[in-house]
Amino acid sequence: MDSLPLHVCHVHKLSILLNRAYLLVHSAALAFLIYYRVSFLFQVPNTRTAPVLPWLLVFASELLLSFIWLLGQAFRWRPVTRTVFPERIPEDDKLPAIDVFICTTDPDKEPTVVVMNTVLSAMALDYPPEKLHVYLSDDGGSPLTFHGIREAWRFARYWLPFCRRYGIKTGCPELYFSALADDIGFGSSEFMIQRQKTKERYEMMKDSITQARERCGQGHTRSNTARDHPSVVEVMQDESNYDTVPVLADKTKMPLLVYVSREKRPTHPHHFKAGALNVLQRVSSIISNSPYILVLDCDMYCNDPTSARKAMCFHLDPKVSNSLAFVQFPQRFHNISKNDIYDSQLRSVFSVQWEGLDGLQGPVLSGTCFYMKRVSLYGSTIDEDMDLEELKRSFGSSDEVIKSVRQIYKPNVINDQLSLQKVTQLPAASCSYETDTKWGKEVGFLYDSVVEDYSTGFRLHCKGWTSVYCDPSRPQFLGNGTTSLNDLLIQGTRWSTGLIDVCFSKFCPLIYGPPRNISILETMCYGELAFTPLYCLPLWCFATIPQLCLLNGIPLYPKVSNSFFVVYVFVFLSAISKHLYEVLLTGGSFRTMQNEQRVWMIKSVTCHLYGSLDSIMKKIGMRESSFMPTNKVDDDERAKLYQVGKFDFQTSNMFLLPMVALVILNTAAFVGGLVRVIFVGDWDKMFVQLFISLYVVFMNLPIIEGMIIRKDKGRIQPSVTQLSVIMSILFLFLGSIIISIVSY
Ligand SMILES: O=c1ccn([C@@H]2O[C@H](COP(=O)(O)OP(=O)(O)O[C@H]3O[C@H](CO)[C@@H](O)[C@H](O)[C@H]3O)[C@@H](O)[C@H]2O)c(=O)[nH]1
Ligand SMILES: [Mn+2]
Repeated sequence: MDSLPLHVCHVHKLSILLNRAYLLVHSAALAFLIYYRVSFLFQVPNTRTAPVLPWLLVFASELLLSFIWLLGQAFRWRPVTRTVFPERIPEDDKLPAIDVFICTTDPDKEPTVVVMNTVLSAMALDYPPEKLHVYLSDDGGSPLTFHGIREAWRFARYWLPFCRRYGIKTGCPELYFSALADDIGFGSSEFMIQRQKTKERYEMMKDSITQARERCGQGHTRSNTARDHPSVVEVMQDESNYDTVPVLADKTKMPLLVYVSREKRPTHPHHFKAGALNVLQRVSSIISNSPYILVLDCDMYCNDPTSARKAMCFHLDPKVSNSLAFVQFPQRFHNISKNDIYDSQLRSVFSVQWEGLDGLQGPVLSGTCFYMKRVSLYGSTIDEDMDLEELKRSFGSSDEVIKSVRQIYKPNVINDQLSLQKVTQLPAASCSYETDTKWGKEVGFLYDSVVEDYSTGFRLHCKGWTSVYCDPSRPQFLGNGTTSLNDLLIQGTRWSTGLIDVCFSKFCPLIYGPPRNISILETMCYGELAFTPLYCLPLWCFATIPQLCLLNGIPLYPKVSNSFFVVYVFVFLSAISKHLYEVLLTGGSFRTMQNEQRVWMIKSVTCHLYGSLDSIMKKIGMRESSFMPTNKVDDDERAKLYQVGKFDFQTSNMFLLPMVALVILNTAAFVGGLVRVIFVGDWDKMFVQLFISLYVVFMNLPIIEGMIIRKDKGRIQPSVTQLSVIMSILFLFLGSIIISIVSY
């Protein structure tokens, strides 16, 4: 048994071969394309067919696109997948302890019932209960969440024995009791009775949470205390007058459950989720100090109780564990429709890119669903005889924290009343604890960006740590995907801001990475992700400049009869077919590809642009950083639109105007251009530009439908269309004047 491996890695030889062949051929085509553009600049000025300015803009865009494309090829260099054998890990008494961190912040956007389901599912993990400690961080400091966790604790007394006894896989009660669960269980009458009783208990818990919410009144739950409240740390315990005997009279131990609400004051920056995670790290180091940490977003429940054992297949394998910082599972979502018009499942990230990274130095830290080695967050190696003052400069003044770091502190769970009281007044959860320490700079989760996961993972990889991607066929975790355009774009804007924050800082992957312990290919992948928001530049350019020139009769691309025309056709077809190939290989369809391209276009002209602007404004001090949590409340009407594959255009004008205006502009360019070409007869010169306009329109037909055909609530309001028409006319008018000035 000992000699059997805990996991095996499958290298995808065929994909590697195809990917590298594609890389070679496509690069050659791009080289021809660049040659064509450059040689234009060396032509004698008065023999040129077009003015230099638009030509340069298009060329610069092509260069940027090619550059990002090239970086992205690193994801395709060596894709691998892994199989794990959790049944081969050591006996329970030899397993290391795990602390689970769950973060929530806003009970209005993150319904308490959802959060408690995540808590319960984590408690139901198939792991020795005395080695499992669940911490819930409540950044809102909300009495509702506090009430909720008490109710969850009470219900767990019934839920956990039920799950254990009947081997229930779906640890999330809401899903289990809904018709959707795939492990309803066997049908013995005893089981059915227990199931019914547990279900009633669950309904009681839900009712109690709903009632508490009603008492608070909608919308007042987050009150002003969200930004201003003292710290509360409470370890859940049985009430002495425990009402009834648990249904199953099961005396098995329960995992520890701790509520943590760190102190927040308007005078102190709290650094959002990264700040919350760092407080959890300190608090848990005093209470349980487990060597491994599972981080979960509040809506990301455990969908398979064995994920911890699967992660241990890597963490306990002496061949990989030394340098292994974390085991990342994909984020999967339970509310994805078959059509998935918003690409909410992030297919490319979790099915292509992370597998590619796994064959290099390991996937990017993805915010949630990962098992992390606690010491990897210490920033440097700590040895027992390190100077106390030096440790305090890094980790702050708490003796308990220092002890835990030195691992002198026994990872012994505190369970007597007196010590618990002491724990509730932890300085480690105060808002001023981190002042003049290295928390957030070198220790813990990093504060330099709102994509704390990306930047923390990057710095770990730079130090030579590795990570592993584990993607079993049954999703181990399931969360709430963004299923409305508004949520998608708000989230996308935050991610873009965060990535540009990193991109234009001293930690820019392409500059910071190479001299350190990170491989070149891994650096390229980080670079590709950081540069993603820059897609806004080429996409804005391709959606306006060729169109403007088309209407003014200026050709920017080779004639159909020119041999370089073939190069353009090739680049286009090669890119599309590679994309289609990847989509089909990962279970998608032709429609998936269309959806992804559309979302890419929409995101590029909206959130990538706004995110970049936001980041720049923060740099020059015009804005403060912010973290708008993603909405996790199910809105039936919106969900229905998504389910039937119809866009929900109920979002701010800031997002709508660019999309709509660009589609109108392209329609106008195509129609106007066609009329012009028919009269002038130079279609071979204008063919590519006509095609681009048509392609943009074709890819964005749902927007046209939203403007003209649809009459429901989710359509594009006529006022938005009118404003967009005015903007397009204005652009064409001013653009044409500028073109005529620069032309001659
Ligand atoms: O001040 C804050 C803000 C957020 N959160 C929590 O952070 C988590 C992630 O927030 P969410 O609104 O769900 O953001 P998403 O965009 O859906 O999250 C993705 O992107 C984030 C980075 O922007 C990562 O942290 C997440 O893990 C990743 O799932 C949630 O549990 C929040 O409760 C806090 O605890 N404190
Ligand atoms: Mn989320």
